[in-house]
Amino acid sequence: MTTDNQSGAGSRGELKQAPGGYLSGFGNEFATEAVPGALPQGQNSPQRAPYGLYAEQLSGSAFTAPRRENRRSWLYRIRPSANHPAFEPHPQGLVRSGPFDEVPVSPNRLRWSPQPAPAGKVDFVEGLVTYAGNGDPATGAGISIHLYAANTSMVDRVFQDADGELLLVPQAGRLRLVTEMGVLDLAPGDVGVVPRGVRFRAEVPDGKAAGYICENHGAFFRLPDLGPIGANGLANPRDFLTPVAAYEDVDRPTTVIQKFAGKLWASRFDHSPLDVVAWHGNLAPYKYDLARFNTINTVSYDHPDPSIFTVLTSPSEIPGTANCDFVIFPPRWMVAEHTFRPPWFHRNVMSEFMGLVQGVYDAKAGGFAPGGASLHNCMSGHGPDQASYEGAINADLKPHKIKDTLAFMFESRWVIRPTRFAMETPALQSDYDHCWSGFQKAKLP
Ligand SMILES: O=C(O)Cc1cc(O)ccc1O
Ligand SMILES: [Fe+2]
Repeated sequence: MTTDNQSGAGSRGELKQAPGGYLSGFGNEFATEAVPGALPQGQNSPQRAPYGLYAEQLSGSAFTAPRRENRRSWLYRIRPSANHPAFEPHPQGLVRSGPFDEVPVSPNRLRWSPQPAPAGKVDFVEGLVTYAGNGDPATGAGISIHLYAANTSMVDRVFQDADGELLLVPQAGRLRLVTEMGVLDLAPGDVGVVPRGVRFRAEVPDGKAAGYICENHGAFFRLPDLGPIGANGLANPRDFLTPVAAYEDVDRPTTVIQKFAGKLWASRFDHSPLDVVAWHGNLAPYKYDLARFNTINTVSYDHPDPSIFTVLTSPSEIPGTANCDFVIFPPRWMVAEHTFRPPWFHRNVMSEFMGLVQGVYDAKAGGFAPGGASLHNCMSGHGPDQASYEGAINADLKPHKIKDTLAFMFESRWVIRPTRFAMETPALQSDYDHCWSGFQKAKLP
C-alpha cells in the first residue's frame, strides 16, 4: 500500500512526497502535507498561510449542496493556480463530447476489436479517443466514454478536465498519474478516479499503457447502497486509496491542456502547476484494486441481475436509475443449481457499454477481446452468443470457478451514442449480429 516513489516519482525526479503512502477510505476528510507545518491548523485561510503558500478552495459541488453531497478540498500551493496566461484552442484530436450528434444513433448492437497500438510517440492526451457518450457537460448529466493508449509519458504537459470526473480503467500497462493532490499508481485490475478539475500528468512507466475512461458529467461516483446485503460487501470503503500530498517546485514552462465544454484548450504556464504542498478535504483522487471486490452471487439458483456487481454509482434524479453505474464481472464461483448460469437474453431500458480488461467474458465465447468494447443500447436484444448458450445448456453444473477474467460495464439511463470515429474505425465488427444466429427453434409438443 505504499508507493515506491518517495523520491523520483516525477518524470525528472523532482517530486517531493509526504511520508506514508496512500490514505485509506472512501470520501473521507483527509489531511496531508509534504512539508511539515505546511497545512494550516484550525482554519482554512489564515491571513498568511504557512511558508507563504497560497490557499485555494477546490469545490466539486455547489457550496450549498447537502452535506452528504458536498465535496471540496483546500489546497496549499507554491503559486496561485490563477497565475497563468489565457487558454487558446488546442487541437481536438479524436476527443468528442455531448451532445453526441456527429452521426445518427442506431438501435444496432455494436462491438469493437482492440485498436492497434499507436504509431509514433503518443502521450496520454494525444492518445485519447472518444467512442461514445450521452448527455452534455453543459447540462451536468451523462457520460463520455473514451479509450486511452499512450507509449510515452507526458513531459512538461499537464491535463485537466473541467467537464467531469474521470474514472480510469487500465487494461494494459501501468499508468502513473502525478496529480496536484498526489500520485496515483494504477495497473490493470485497478481503477482510478480523478475529480473534475484536478490537474495531472500521465506517465507511462512500461512504455505502453491502454485502457478505458468514463468521464462522468453527472453526480459524483459513490458507493452503492447495500440494502439487505448489510453493512459490508461489494467494494468496501477502506480499500479505496487516496494519495498523500506530493509536489514539484519546477520553474520550467509547462503546457496545461484542459477539456472545457467539450473542447480542448491549452495555456503555457511558466511553472508546473503540480505544486500543492499540502491539502485537506474530501475531494481527492482515489484508486481501488478490483481484486478487493467482495463479489456476491447466488448460492441457490438463477443468475442475479448484474447490479450485484456495482462498484460505483453516479445517481441521477430518478431513484435507482443511474446516470452511470460502474459494474464489474470479476473472477467468481458459479454454483447455481438447475440454472442457465451465464447472462440470460435480455432487453434493458438501461444502455450498456462494456469493456474487457482480461480473459474471457462468460456470455461471449468469441469476438470480445481484452481491449475491445461493446455497446448494447436501450431495448436492444442481447445476451449469450450461440457458442456460450450451447455450452451453458449442456454444462455439468458442478461448482465452477470463472478464473482470470475481468469484464466491466458502464451502464446508463440514457442512450449511449457512438462517435463518428467509433462508427468508422476498422475495429468495428461488421458481423457482430451473427453471434446470435444459428439458434435452434424451440420444439413445441
Ligand atoms: O449484457 C451483458 O453482458 C451485461 C449483463 C450481464 C449480466 O450478468 C446480466 C445482464 C447484463 O446486461
Ligand atoms: Fe446486457
